[in-house]
Amino acid sequence: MEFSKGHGTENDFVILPDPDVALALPAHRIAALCDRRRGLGADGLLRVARAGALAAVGVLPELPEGVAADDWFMDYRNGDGSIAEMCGNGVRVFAHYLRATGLELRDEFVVGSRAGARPVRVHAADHVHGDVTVDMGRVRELGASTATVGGRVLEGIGIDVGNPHLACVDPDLTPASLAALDLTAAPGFDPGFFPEGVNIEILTALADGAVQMRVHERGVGETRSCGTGTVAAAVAALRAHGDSDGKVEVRVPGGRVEVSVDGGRAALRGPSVLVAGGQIDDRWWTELG
Ligand SMILES: N[C@H](CCC[C@H](N)C(=O)O)C(=O)O
Repeated sequence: MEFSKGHGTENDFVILPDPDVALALPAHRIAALCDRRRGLGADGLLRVARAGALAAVGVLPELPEGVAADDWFMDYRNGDGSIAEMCGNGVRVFAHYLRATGLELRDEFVVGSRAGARPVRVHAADHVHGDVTVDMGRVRELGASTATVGGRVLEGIGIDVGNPHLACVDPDLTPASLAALDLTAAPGFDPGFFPEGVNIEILTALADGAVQMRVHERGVGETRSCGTGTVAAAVAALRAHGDSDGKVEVRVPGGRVEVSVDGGRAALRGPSVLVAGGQIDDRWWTELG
C-alpha cells in the first residue's frame, strides 16, 4: 500500500493515494499508522481521493457546498483517528503532493474538504518543496470563552475556521514565557461552548505585524503548527489590536506562515515539504483488523 510523508511547518501527515476509495480507514487503523512507535508516526492522515468516489461509497454523506465530484478531496483524519472538518497545513501539503506527483497539472484548483471548497494557488512545487496559498473561506467569531493551562485561566475567542478554535491572546506573554508553558496536558475548556471539542491556540499580542503561537490540537495533542489555528490566531490578534482586516505573520514552533484577513475571509500562505514515500506492508495493515 503506497504512502508518502509530508509536513507543513512541521505539522506532519501520512498521505495515502486512494483515488477510487478502495481503502477502509477505521479509526483504530489510522491511530496505529499515526502512532510514532508502532506505526509510521504523524499528526494526521490525508487520503487523496476524488470527491465523487468518497460520496459514492458513503464516506461523504453528500458533496460539500462548492465541491464537484471530480475535485480532489482531502479526506483528513486526526492522529487519534477522529475526523476533522478542515486542516490548513494539510491542504498545502495535499496540493503540493498533487502537483509533485502529476495528479494535478494546474497551479490553481479547488481542494475539497468537509468544510467546503478550498481553492489553492501553488506558487512553487518540486518533488521536495512547495509554496502554497489556500483560500480558507469565511471565518466566524463565536464569542468569548476561556481555557485553563497549568491552573491559569486564559481569556479567548471562539473562532470557526471550518473547525472549532479557541484563540487566547495574552498581552503579558513573551516568546520565552510562551515557550515555557506546559502543554503536555490538554488545556481545560468549556464543553458547553465547544460540544465537539476544540483546538486551543495561545499567542502573544500583535507586534510589528507578527504573533508567536503554540497550539494544542483536538484529536492530536500539542503540534508544532496548526494551519486553521494560525488563521484563528491572526483573527484574534487583529481583533485585540482593534483591527478586523490585515496581514499577520504567525510564528509557530515549526516555522512561519502568513495569514491575510479581509472582510471576514482569510487566506493562508506557507511552505510544504514532501519527505519520503514508500510502501506500507499489506499484511501489517490487514492484521490491524
Ligand atoms: N486537529 C484539528 C484538525 C487539524 C488542524 C490542523 N492540523 C491544521 O493544520 O489546520 C481538528 O480536530 O479540528
